[in-house]
Amino acid sequence: MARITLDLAHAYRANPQHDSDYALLPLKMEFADGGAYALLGPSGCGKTTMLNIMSGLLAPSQGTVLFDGRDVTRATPQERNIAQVFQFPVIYDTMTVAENLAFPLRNRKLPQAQIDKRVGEIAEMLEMSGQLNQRAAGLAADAKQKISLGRGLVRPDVSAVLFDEPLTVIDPHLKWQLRRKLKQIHRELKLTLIYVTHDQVEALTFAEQVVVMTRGRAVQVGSADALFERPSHTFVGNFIGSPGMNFLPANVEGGALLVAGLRLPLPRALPEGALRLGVRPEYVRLAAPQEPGALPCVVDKLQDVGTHFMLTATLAGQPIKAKLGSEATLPAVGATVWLKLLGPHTCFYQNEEIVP
Ligand SMILES: Nc1ncnc2c1ncn2[C@@H]1O[C@H](COP(=O)(O)OP(=O)(O)OP(=O)(O)O)[C@@H](O)[C@H]1O
Repeated sequence: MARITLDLAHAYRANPQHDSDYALLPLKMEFADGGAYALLGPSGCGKTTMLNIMSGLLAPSQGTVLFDGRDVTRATPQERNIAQVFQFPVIYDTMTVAENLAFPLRNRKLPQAQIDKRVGEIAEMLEMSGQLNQRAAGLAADAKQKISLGRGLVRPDVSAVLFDEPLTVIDPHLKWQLRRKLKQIHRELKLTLIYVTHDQVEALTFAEQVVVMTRGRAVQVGSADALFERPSHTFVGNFIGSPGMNFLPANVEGGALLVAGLRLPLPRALPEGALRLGVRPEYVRLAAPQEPGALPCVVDKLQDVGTHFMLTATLAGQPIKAKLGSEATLPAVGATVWLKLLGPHTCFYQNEEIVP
């Protein structure tokens, strides 16, 4: 296993001048030995570029990649000893499941007894022990992708296993099982795993640390809990959660917080000037009129979404969503309700970055 250190930037075009010329803006990042990471962000944010730079399929246009402090920037994937699993199965159809799983070990000339043992372990983890002697050609797409995952995980000596949207071809139910399986395999094998996805559920269930990316920038690296509780950038507040964080313009003036033209006592020390208040729908609750930290809002919509009610309201033209428990007394559409927006979970942002 290896600790991976990135200090680099990448532009596919020569002589990049503007931020938009970069697929990856200058970044410094470290992936701990044995950690489980996800690179999460919308299409085009630079996830695959970062993964391919780590694997050695792509050389960064500037900067370095270190494995355990050793410069591998120009080394090939083979020299880096990386295993990579792609979106679509990369297996040999004419071989059996066992032969496919054994292939990376045979290549490394491991003794047969060790190969058999490891193939047995991996097949068991992926619940494929019963299919070991079946030819891959006859298997369904998701079983083939399980073999690909197995081939990625089978070598015990790899520096890291990199996954690029590996569950795309898997049906939704099996996807859920495989995500949990990968997490369990990580605990058992202690491999460094880096997993690219645009799906927040996939990232948050699999990884110990999630790197959230947008437009070539890694805006936050954190646990699922940290990304939910304290998004360090408004993009993270928006992207993580369902729905994302509520944001409202606010202003700090003469020791008070102004929101929608209403003066509230400052909840804590905040810089003077324009800010954005961020609060997750999970932490907005119905309050009594004039309750400290609450503001009057007009109810637009109430939806029963099974586990809770989703209330949509407006405050001075700004939409606010609140998740209300089934015990809440529901207001009528068109009514004015006081919603508590200030509390221990409320965050403030200046130029899209969190105010510490
Ligand atoms: N070979 C290439 N040549 C030129 N531009 C590229 C190349 N590969 C990617 N890009 C551009 O670099 C940016 C980042 O792409 P990248 O594939 O890393 O994003 P991504 O987050 O993995 O997206 P997706 O989920 O769609 O694969 C995008 O603007 C993309 O168009």
